[in-house]
Amino acid sequence: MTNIIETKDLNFGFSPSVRTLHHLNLQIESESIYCFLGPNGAGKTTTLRILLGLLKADHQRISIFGQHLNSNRLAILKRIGSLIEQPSLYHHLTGHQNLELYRLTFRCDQKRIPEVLSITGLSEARHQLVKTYSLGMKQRLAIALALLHDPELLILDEPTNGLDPQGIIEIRGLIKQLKEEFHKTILVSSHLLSEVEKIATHVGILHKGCLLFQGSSRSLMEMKSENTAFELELDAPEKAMPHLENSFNVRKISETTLSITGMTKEQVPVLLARLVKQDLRIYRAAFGTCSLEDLFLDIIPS
Ligand SMILES: Nc1ncnc2c1ncn2[C@@H]1O[C@H](COP(=O)(O)OP(=O)(O)OP(=O)(O)O)[C@@H](O)[C@H]1O
Repeated sequence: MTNIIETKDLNFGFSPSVRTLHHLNLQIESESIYCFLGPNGAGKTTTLRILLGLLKADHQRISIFGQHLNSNRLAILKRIGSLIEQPSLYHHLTGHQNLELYRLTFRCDQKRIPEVLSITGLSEARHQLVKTYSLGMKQRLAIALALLHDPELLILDEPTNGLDPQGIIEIRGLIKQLKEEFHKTILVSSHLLSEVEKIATHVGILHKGCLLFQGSSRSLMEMKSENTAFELELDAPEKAMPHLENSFNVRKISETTLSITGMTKEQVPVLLARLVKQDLRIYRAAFGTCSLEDLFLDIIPS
């Protein structure tokens, strides 16, 4: 697979004394859904803005479609569709009229309007005023605008932010469809680890401007399962502790719940059998969730 985006040792600061991005080496493969993951303030939007030439940086260090961003900016940008922060929509116009305005500005083919309306599921609502659209519909319209010129690469900054669960599901479905059916490469930022499981083929984890992890989402998920705590709810945790502490890393997290880390699936029946033998009543036994913060604790060099 070829890389559509590559940055080599990219640094950036809004002021000379404060560096926001440190030695970024991004590698984003063609036809991947690359989830750029990080908490608020990590530097995701800053990176995306640099890739789109919206912030001045050392563009010599950035290649997109195999070309340096500094010398081929316009040619590169013509092949990218983007949605950064709030979409700029005309709320007093219909969805169709918004698309027509952009189409005229960017001189796209007329046939693209019904195509992008259909892709984004807005064909029926096309003559509705945008001010009557739900947040999810507005977001889909913004993606439709980004798709008008049929770009190969889409850069989306937190497109599910603020949406209700239904809206989130629709945007995720749309992103997957754009890759699978239309072979787009999609770089999408998020602060939710769950987004990776749901849509990403690849992941880059940014923390305080440093890329802590980059690879396939499968390799991240393997790492995540190793870091997921096993939770045990039982009548008397303090009675269970002596039977567990020698073999496992155990911590009491509530009156009735113990959290055990570093445990494999195969060890579950052994552990449960040991506790049942002690006449302990087990109400719940399951692997919990691993948050982005939990993963950071493991990835961040101490
Ligand atoms: N225009 C600016 N001038 C100065 N500092 C900025 C500017 N924009 C962002 N920053 C700072 O750069 C850092 C990275 O911000 P950025 O918006 O890229 O993070 P992010 O990962 O996208 O987080 P969020 O999800 O909150 O937008 C933050 O400390 C932020 O305060």
